[in-house]
Amino acid sequence: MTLERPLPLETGGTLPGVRLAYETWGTPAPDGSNAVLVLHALTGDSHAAGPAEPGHPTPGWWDGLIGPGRPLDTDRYFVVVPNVLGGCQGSTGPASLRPDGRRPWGGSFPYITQRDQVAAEVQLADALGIDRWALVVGGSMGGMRALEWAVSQPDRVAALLLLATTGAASAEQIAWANAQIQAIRSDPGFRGGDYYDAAPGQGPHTGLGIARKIAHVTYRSEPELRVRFGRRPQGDEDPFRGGRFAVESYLDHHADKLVRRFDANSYIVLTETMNGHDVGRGRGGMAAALRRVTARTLVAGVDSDRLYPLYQQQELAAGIPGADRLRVIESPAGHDGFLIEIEQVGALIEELLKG
Ligand SMILES: CC(=O)SCCNC(=O)CCNC(=O)[C@H](O)C(C)(C)COP(=O)(O)OP(=O)(O)OC[C@H]1O[C@@H](n2cnc3c(N)ncnc32)[C@H](O)[C@@H]1OP(=O)(O)O
Ligand SMILES: N[C@@H](CCO)C(=O)O
Repeated sequence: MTLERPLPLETGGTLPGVRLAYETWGTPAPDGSNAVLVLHALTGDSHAAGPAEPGHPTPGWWDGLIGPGRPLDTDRYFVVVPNVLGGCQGSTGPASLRPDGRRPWGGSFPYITQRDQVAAEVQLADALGIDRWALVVGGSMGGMRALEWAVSQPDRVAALLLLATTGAASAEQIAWANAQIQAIRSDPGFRGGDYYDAAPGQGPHTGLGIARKIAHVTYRSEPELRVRFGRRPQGDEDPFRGGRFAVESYLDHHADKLVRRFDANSYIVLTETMNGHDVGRGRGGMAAALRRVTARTLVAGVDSDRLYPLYQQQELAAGIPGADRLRVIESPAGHDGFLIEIEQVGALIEELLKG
């Protein structure tokens, strides 16, 4: 849908003609009381559930959680999943046309924040007639927006599930992001972000791929990589004669996959929104901001997450008045555990919705 009003941006100016792509499952109750908002992470999209289909070569990224009889039971709940503002899977982002309709924003897409993204989602909720979400849930970057929703719109969030996320990006998170952004910007194919008319294969694919590799290592754990790959060579390749270790081939694979489905400018824009995330900014600090939350809340982290360590979720659980004790998802998969440990995440959703 196209937002009715131009979107005022936190750093000034407005973004006109904002489109938000979204998918829904289930049926809204007449009073709108059964609506659940699911917010995706950095490279996710609105296709959270459903089988692989044309345009979506893989099943929804939380397919195990959303559907009839599943923790987000679509026989009971109306589940809404928007693609984030700044993204590249249907919502307005750098690949969208500028207001003059002649060329894409490219490198001149405005700097946006998590608060701008949530403000756009508020307009989407208004348009859908949803006054109050029964649950807002998100992991990682999605958790940042879920938290922003609960802080900026406390009356509109009945329950809140925050997974593997933080109240403010840490120095280390910004540092990893810096290397990723630089990898993209230094690719000669990036051309200041104005590469959409480049010949096939001439875009900033190498830079985006390197960014994904850096990120992917931080998304997983050292023990997992050790056990899965160790020092094994890839197939019959010989790392001492120009071949690869298996873990290198694994990273190549994840880089190739992302390059085929994601836009480098969006990667930068969204990474910068995460760097800018600080729920306490202009609100008297983190503790004061968290006290605004009135939702029944669960906060969970992944025990092997080296990117969003448990202390960050502990800070949220301790600071949000309606939060129960911190829950820990047990997984060797590191930060990606919130996408992979479906049974444990499902149990948290069921517990919160029962409450
Ligand atoms: C169109 C779309 O893809 S929509 C997807 C939307 N995006 C999202 O949801 C973002 C969030 N998702 C993700 O980041 C990832 O998909 C995750 C975290 C869920 C993946 O986690 P896992 O299931 O643990 O996958 P894992 O990291 O083990 O990687 C498996 C892949 O590595 C490949 N692989 C494993 N070992 C190797 C190796 N030595 N060399 C090359 N490839 C390898 C596997 O073949 C498999 O490939 P496939 O995904 O193409 O089938
Ligand atoms: N692997 C996930 C996690 C990011 O937090 C993604 O690509 O979106």
